[in-house]
Amino acid sequence: MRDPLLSPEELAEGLAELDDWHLSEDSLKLSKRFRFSDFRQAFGFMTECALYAEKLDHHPEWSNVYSRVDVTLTTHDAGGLTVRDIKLARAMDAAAAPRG
Ligand SMILES: C[C@H](O)[C@H](O)[C@H]1CNC2=NC(N)=NC(=O)C2=N1
Repeated sequence: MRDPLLSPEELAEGLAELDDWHLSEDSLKLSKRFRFSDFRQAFGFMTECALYAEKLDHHPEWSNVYSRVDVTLTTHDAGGLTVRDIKLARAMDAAAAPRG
């Protein structure tokens, strides 16, 4: 395992840095629904996130319907949330910001 699971305190700190991500009841996953003006914006966002995910070697579970992208983050190798999920969530917030 590359990264340890976040402690409840670390998780709370990480969540405070993020914009509107939701913690699952079991605290093992983060999720967010991103909405864009159209499919082009949504797919541009996904492309930017995919390149970042490859760099980080950490990949989202996601689905897209037209202008909406539903994202769930967890670290499969660790069986829960790690610093990689917070990093990826932060990058996804930044990638969404200029697109609205
Ligand atoms: C071999 C490879 O580095 C691993 O399988 C990586 C790839 N991307 C990953 N993404 C996510 N979300 N969780 C992982 O544990 C993970 N592991």
